[in-house]
Amino acid sequence: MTTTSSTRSTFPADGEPPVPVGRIAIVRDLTRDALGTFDQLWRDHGDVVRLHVGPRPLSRTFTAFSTPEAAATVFGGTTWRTFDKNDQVYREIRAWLGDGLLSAQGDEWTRQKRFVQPVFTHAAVDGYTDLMVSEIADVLDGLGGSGEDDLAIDVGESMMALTLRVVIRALFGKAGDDAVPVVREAFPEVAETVIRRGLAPWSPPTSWPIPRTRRAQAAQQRLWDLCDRLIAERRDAGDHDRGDLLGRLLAARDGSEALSDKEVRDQVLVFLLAGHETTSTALTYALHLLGRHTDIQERVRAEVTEVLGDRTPTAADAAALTYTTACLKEAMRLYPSAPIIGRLATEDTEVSGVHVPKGTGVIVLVRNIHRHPEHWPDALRFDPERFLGDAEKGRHRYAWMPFGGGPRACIGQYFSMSEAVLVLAMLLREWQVEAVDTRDDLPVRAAITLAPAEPVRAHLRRVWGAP
Ligand code: HEM
Repeated sequence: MTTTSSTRSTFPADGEPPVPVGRIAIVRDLTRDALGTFDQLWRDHGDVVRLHVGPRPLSRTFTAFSTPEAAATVFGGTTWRTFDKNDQVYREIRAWLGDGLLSAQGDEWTRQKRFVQPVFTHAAVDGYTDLMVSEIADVLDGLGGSGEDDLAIDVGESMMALTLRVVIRALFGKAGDDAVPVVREAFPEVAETVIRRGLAPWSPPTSWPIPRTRRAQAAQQRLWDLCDRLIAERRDAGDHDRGDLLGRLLAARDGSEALSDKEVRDQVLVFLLAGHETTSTALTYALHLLGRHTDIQERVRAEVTEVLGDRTPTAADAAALTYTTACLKEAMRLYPSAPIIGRLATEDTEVSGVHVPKGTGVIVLVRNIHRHPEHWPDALRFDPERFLGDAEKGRHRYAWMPFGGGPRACIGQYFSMSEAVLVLAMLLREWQVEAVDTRDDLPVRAAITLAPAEPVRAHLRRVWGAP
């Protein structure tokens, strides 16, 4: 696996992007290692490349861009509607997880957004902070529960378990406690199916009796049954609003209209999909990088001690932890949870002077943008100062875009940043993290989100609190 930081901004003068040969080899390369393949293509061809993927007549055409300027055209301004979410990955998300806010389009997206937006305002999210903090504290208590002062952990696994518990607690309150094992077991099966079918040049119809498809359908049914039961229980109890996300979704109104139970289920599934692996990835790499750079970790701990002392954190504390936040942002730059974002062009159009034909795919390579030498000097260095003081002045708006951009940017951005900053603060207050792997740049793979290609291991040594 390779990592580039020496590529220069290169766009073809004639507007015709380079097209690497090999329609079949590229299927194999993308399936095996999509990020490594795009990295190599960037190195070989520069900031734009056109791919014909798969044998004719099944072949699909994509144009992949690695610049913030291209991202601004695809996601922002007045042009974003030209690029819709009808690419194959989004079609599979729709088929397996329903048509919630993440995959909805056109007027249906506008309608859903009116219901969902109030659930994610800063004030609403601050209202879930107590739920988050009590769940984080429970998990941390569990870590040191056997009285040990020195632990060896798989950071990726620990963060995945923690963020799943936090999102389930924020979604369902205490009623979600028995949902954790169901989601933990069923969700990966569905998510893996979405990405496998989303990237394949051809997938068998889901009606065919293929064991893998049947297993994924059974997992999907378990997730639906779980959500339907929790929604019905809450409706029957009559007290919708218990301060969690589910209560707010059930109470949400657009004029006199409410979301149907199926629509609530679709949103809940999307929050589970979009809201746990992503935050887990951000935390995993933040902890690894802080475990490699102990001087920076000490600065975080000093800030946490000053802001929190030994108090239980509140929503206001998350906002006050500015150095901790800068470390998280820098980790998300190097390891963006959504490293590749796709769209489909709805008409013949142009991106950065390159012609994009109607009906072809557009790919924005967020990971390359985040490592682009024109925007990030010494791009591979972990340096939280990039997000402090005036350092961000003059930087392109889309040079850092882990949450996407424009009208379809992540609605859970404030939720996940608050959660992740609180996790870092609470964990580092108690534990010194030492990374086991001495490489700064760890091998990754692209599932629905970026994921470690190998376990990310660390030692935790207690620095505070009773064993
Ligand atoms: C570190 C954590 C997170 C990252 C990096 C992240 C990243 C993203 C990105 C890149 C998009 C845009 C996708 C596109 O343009 O195709 C997005 C959209 C979305 N995210 Fe997140 N996300 C995170 C956490 C969350 C959380 C916690 C939730 C909810 C609980 C959430 C819910 C959503 C939803 C509903 C959308 C669709 C918004 C729309 O289209 O209007 N995300 N996210």
